[in-house]
Amino acid sequence: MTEQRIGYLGPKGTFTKMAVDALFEGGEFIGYENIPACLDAVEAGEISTAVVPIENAIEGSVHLTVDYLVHHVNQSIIAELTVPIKQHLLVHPDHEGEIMKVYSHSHAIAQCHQYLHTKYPDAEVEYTASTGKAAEIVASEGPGVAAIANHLAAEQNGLAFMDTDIHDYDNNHTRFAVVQKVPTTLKVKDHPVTKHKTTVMVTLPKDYVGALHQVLAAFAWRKMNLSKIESRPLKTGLGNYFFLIDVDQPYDHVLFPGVQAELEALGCQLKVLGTYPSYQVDVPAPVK
Ligand SMILES: O=C(O)C(=O)C[C@]1(C(=O)O)C=C[C@@H](O)C=C1
Repeated sequence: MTEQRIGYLGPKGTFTKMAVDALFEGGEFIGYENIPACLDAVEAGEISTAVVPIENAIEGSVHLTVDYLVHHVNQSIIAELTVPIKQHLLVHPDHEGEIMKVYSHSHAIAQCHQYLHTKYPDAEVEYTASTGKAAEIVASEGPGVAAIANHLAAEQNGLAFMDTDIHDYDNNHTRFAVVQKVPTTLKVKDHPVTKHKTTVMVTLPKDYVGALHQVLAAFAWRKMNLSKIESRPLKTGLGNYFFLIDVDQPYDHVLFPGVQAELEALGCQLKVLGTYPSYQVDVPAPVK
């Protein structure tokens, strides 16, 4: 078998890379500068598989990932993994004095919003495409600026810890989606599967009173448990949405086609975005 080629939100030292290292058993790993570039690479066949963040426990969905999967590419979610997230404030080893600017990914900034507000109210905040990129910028800019990133980024960019565990809420986790265009077998480490899920996208007919209620009823009377429902704009005008629904069971050939037929009779559309195992993985602790 040829070596698996896996793309991820890079560059080095991102949380996504930590997730990749924790999940896969060997392979070639390629870091992309942003989420669209990573998913485009799968679409173009440069890589078989991509790993991208999809939801954080504090900040919610990563809209860029969700929207890109729905509007721009034709790929399926084939696995997900949840990893613990610990954010640290990293500086150049020569840093002393004030921090003028903090760089990080928008989700990481949001996870530390209260911390920044109380400890560094005057620091400018600049968003980067990933936390790993923020660490790289701090390493090249030198003293006076900081990055919010993980311990891997600190090690790999030679940065010092100004403060550790700065996320505002303890139970911080992010879910990462593993996606493919063409189904390819992957070699993953021996993690227990916590559950199987199926993600579907549902579009409602315009001005149909109680449509969402009927959609939910189609799952409910079949005793299909939903673990998430979220609406996102269809991007066709104000008031037009689609619903992303996570069902806590694998796709089957009785219940799901039944739901689909029932929803289509109402004028809704249902598309399966993936049926997949869900893993919960730990990442290595920082070297002190
Ligand atoms: O920037 C990174 O390190 C990422 O992997 C992205 C990302 C995200 O998009 O949520 C992943 C985990 C953390 O929640 C913060 C940032």
